[in-house]
Amino acid sequence: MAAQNRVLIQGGKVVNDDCSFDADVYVEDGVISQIGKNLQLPGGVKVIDAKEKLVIPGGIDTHTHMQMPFMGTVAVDDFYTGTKAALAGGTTMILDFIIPKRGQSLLEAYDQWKAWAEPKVCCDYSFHMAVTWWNDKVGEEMETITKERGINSFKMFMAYKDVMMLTDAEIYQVFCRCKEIGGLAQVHAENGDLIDECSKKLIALGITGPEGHAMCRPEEVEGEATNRAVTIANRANCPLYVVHVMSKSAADVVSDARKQGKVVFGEPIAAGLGVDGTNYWDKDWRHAAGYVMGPPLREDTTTPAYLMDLLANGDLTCVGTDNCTFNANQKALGKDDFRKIPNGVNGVEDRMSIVWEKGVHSGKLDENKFVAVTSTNAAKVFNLYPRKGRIAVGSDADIVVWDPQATRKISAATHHQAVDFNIFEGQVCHGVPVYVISGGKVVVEDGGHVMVTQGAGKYIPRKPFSDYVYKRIKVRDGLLQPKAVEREPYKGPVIDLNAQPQEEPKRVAPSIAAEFENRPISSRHGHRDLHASGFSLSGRQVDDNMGNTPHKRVLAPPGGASSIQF
Ligand SMILES: NC(=O)NCCC(=O)O
Ligand SMILES: [Zn+2]
Repeated sequence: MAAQNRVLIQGGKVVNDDCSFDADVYVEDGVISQIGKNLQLPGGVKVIDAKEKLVIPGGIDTHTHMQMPFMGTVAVDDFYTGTKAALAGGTTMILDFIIPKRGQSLLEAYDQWKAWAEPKVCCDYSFHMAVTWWNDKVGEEMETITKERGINSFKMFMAYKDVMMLTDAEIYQVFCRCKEIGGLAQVHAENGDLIDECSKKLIALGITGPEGHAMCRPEEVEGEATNRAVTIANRANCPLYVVHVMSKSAADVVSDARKQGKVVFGEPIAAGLGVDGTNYWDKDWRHAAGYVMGPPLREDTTTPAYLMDLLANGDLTCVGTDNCTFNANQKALGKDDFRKIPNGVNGVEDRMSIVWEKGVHSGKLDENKFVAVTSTNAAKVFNLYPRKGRIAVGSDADIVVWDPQATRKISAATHHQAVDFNIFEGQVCHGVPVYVISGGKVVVEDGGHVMVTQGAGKYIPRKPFSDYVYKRIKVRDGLLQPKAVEREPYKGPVIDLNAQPQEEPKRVAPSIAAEFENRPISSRHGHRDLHASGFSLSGRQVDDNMGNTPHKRVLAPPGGASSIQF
C-alpha cells in the first residue's frame, strides 16, 4: 500500500504566477520535496495522474467568516463545513476574521476564535483581527497580537454604525498603529452614517424588502468611503487593503490610488465577480434576501466584468469571498425590515471555479494570472510566501490538480457547504479541482470524493512587515519625516490677550472721492468695469450724481417715454 505521506503528481503542467512548465511534483511529509522529470523516488508512493491537467498552488481565500456571531445569529458554515467546502473547491487555506465585541480584549477574542477553529478546521488557516473600538489598551494589544499571535492584518469597519464602525480620527490612529507594528490596515469601506440615515427613510416610506438594502447603500456610499480610507492611509503612510471591492466606483478609487503610487490593494470577491445586484429586486423574498451582503452587489450588470478587467490588469490584487452564510430561517429575521436580514453570502467553495470561468475561460486572465489572484498575491500580501502560493521545493504541499476543460454545475443541492442556498445556483463553470492535496494529504480524489479530517488544518502565524507591502512604506517613512524650518526666534512684541480691550476708534465713512481713489486703476475711468475685482453692484457709485448712464432708468428713453403708469 502506498504511504499516505508520499505522493507523486505525474505528467502535469506546473503553473506558478510567473511561469508554467511540464514537470512531476513529489511530496513528502507535507512539503514539496522534488520537482522535475525522472525523479529518484522511494517505494510506496501514491501516484496521481495529472496528464492534460494543471498543477497549481492551492487557493487562498483571503476573507471568510466561519461561524461568525452576527446580527443576532451565527453564520451556519462553521470551521468544519466551511473548510471542507473550501477544500472541495480547491482552496487549501483561509484567512478568517476575529471580530471582538466593543470593549472586548483582542487577546480574549483571539482565544475565543482559536478555540472555535482549532478542533474543526480541515485546512490551514490564519486570522485577521478586526479593531471595532479604540483606546490605548487596544493599541497595546495590537502589538501583542502581532508579535505573539502572528497576526499582521487589522480590519476597520466604516459601516455598521453603533456596532463596529470607527470614526475617521480613530481610523487614523489605528492606521498609525498598524504602521508602527508592521501591520496591514484593512477597511470595510462604506459610509455608515449615510446608510443609517437612508435606511430609516426607506423604512418610513414602507420599503422593507431586500431592495431597500441595496437602495440605502448606492455605489457612491462605497466610493466615498474607499476614497476616505485611501486618504487617511496616505496621511498615516500606512499600507491599505480594501476588502470586498464591490463597485466600479470603489474599484476606480483603488485603481487611481495605485496609479498615484499609493500602497493600496483591492480585493474583489467571488460574489462580486459572479453575480449582480438585480437579484435584490426578485419577486421571491427568500431569493432576494439570499444575496443580501454589505457592500451590496451592484444593479449595474456590467460590474462583475469590470471588476474582472481590473483584476486582469493588476489594479485589484486578491480574490476573497467574504463567505458568511445564513440559512433561510436566519435571513427571515429581516422579513419585515431589510435592516435585520443577516448580511452575508457563500463563495468559499466556488471561488476558484468562478474566477476560472469568468476570468480565464473568458480570455481575460491567463493560467498564471489565475494563480496570482487566487493564491500567490495573497501569500505575498499577507506574508505567507513562498511557504504558500507557490509550487516550489520546500513549499507546503497544498496543491490542486486542476482540469481546465471539465465543467461542473453549481447547486446548493450538491455543494459541501452547510447553507441551504447558493448565490451561483445553476451556473456552469469550466475548471474543476480533480485532486486536492492539503498539507501533503490527498483530501479530494478523482470524481470529487472529499476525505477531510476535522482539526487537521494548522494555524499559520504571519510575521509583520511583509516585504511585498512594506518595502516602499519604509523608504517613504524616511523621506517623509516632517522637519521644522530652522530660524531665529521671533523677538518682537506679542499681543497680551488678557489686557483690557481698548475702545475701537470710530470708523469714519470714507468720502466718495476716497473710495474712488481706492478703486483699482482699471476702473477709475468711471465706468463700471465688470473685470475689476472689488466692483460692487450695490451701494454708492462714483457716477451717482453724473446724470444718465446706459443702465439707469432714464426719463426720455430711446423710442419715447412709456405712457404706461404703474
Ligand atoms: N459582508 C457581509 O455582508 N457580511 C459579513 C460581515 C462583513 O464583512 O461586513
Ligand atoms: Zn467580511
